[in-house]
Amino acid sequence: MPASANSAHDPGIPAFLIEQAEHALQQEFGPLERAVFDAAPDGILVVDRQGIIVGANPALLRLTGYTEASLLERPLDILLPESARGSHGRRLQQFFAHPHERPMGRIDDLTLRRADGCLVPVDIALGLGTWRDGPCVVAFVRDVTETRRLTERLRHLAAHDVLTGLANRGHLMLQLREAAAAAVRHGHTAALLLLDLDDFKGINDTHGHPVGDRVLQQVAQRLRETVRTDDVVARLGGDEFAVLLPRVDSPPDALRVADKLLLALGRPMHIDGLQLAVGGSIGVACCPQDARDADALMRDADLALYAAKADGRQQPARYAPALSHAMDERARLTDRLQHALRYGGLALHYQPQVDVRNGAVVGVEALLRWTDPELGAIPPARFIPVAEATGLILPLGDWVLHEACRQLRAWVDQGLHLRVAVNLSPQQFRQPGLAAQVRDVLQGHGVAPALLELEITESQAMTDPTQARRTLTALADEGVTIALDDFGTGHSSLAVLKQLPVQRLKIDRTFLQHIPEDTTDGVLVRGVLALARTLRRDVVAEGVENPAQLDFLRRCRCPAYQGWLFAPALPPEALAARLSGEAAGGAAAGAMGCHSA
Ligand SMILES: Nc1nc2c(ncn2[C@@H]2O[C@H](COP(=O)(O)O[C@H]3[C@@H](O)[C@H](n4cnc5c(=O)[nH]c(N)nc54)O[C@@H]3COP(=O)(O)O)[C@@H](O)[C@H]2O)c(=O)[nH]1
Repeated sequence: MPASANSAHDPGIPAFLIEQAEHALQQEFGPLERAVFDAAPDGILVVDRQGIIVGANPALLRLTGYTEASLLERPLDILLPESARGSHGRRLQQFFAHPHERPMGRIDDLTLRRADGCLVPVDIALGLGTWRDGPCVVAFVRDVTETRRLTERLRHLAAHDVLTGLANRGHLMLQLREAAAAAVRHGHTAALLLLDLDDFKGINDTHGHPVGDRVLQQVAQRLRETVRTDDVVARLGGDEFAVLLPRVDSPPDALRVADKLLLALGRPMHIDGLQLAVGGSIGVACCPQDARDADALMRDADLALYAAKADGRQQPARYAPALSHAMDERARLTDRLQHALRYGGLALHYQPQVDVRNGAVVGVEALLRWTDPELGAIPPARFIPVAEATGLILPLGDWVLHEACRQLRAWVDQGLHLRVAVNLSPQQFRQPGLAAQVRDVLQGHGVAPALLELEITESQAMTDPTQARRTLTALADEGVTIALDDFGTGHSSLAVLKQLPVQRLKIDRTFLQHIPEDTTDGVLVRGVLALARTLRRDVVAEGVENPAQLDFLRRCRCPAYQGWLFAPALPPEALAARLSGEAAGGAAAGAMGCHSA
């Protein structure tokens, strides 16, 4: 009998059995075979055609935890999980009916039951042998616990995002395909929700990537906690997440889930002593109502997400066919805008800012204009949001800064010393090293910093006041002035406002729109003016279109205004002509505030 020579004798085993085994061993094995059998790293198990164990090497005894004596002459069943016993008996009979060899790796879910009842994952190769003139099966048994663990780990890694532990894009797509097919087949609704964090880049830029990573982990946790266990939550990359609801009652239900997710996301996050407000936008597409397969659902949810972001009201948006046209437009504008940045088509126009008392031009606001050879003139309200969404706003903003400084220099050379205000987009404002960049551009064009004003919106300043204060202070240190645009729309905190190095508040044009009829707006404008006087800030009222509005501003002692009443944004030559005309007109047109050298 091929039993192990090294096994300790079990005191409970009758001596005659042990003697029998040792006798058989001497008969069957020469010394070389014995050494190989004992030293084999895999377990070796010999089973006769009745399913009785007739041999086991030391490696198998170690693997199973049995002693040799407690294993030999016992049915193979004791090494099998209970659920496998019946079928295994039949397989054994088939094996003996059609004996064959089987290498390792053919069956991947085999388990062995140890003496202590635990199941060990194993791989088994089969060979044929002869035992007492009959056939026997020789099983080579390998413990694959580590290999299986590693395989499982690799399988998990291939399907999940390392940072958040959520499903990854590949895994989501598999689930989405299944969910879409099931929804179409059974006539229920599946929904895909795509979520994008608002201004996550700002969090990374301001607080660093470790904080950004923690934000993503908390977002993942909140999403997971908000939906059911059957729903799939995935991170698609960066700050993009997806939630698949394989079964909802109707599309409005999917929108309700999206509302809940936005609510969960909106709760302040506390990370490393920081309190962060993290908002997001969600686009929703439903199967089969909006699309009938996974790829189309992805595309539609993405379009809806873009619409939600553009809307900016922290409300989920559902796909609608019209959004496809919007997407086409975005792609077209992006392409043409890149073309304009490379080959031309961009220009700055300048809208005068005027002293209310004497009509003198005290400065101008640079406003970007774009005329495309194929699309014609495109208003900023159409292309700036696209540039913001695609990141093109950074090269565009750079172009504007250079062009404004080039024009400033040209005017100075002509003896015209005009303050030029340039709009900074939120992404530009968050760029590290902005102050140094502005200094370089000013120096490059030989322009005095005092001639340049930078405008940021009130809400830009109030979103992250600490960062805003740091950046604005650095800019002010360079000698440029700062204006708060759209003032009155961004929920300013007085405490914050007091600390910002801002020279000018620009009253948003919506407050001027219904003046003088709307008394509430009138009160608000007076309020801003009183506040500005207290804080010693200058003011420009925007969007002045008629003499009644100007008259109101005069009565409120508003220092300056800007609007179509005086002039729209003009090309530089038209502005220069207008200014020299005004200067020549002298007292009738009001003294010019710009200084001619
Ligand atoms: N980041 C950058 N943003 C820019 C730049 N250039 C423009 N913009 C932003 O685009 C938005 C729309 O700009 P635009 O169409 O140029 O409109 C400006 C004025 O033309 C308009 N305006 C001026 N006077 C009146 C008026 O009497 N009535 C009225 N209804 N509109 C008027 O107001 C816009 C100026 O807005 P603001 O910047 O808030 O002062 C706009 O948000 C621009 O900021 C750029 O270079 N970079």
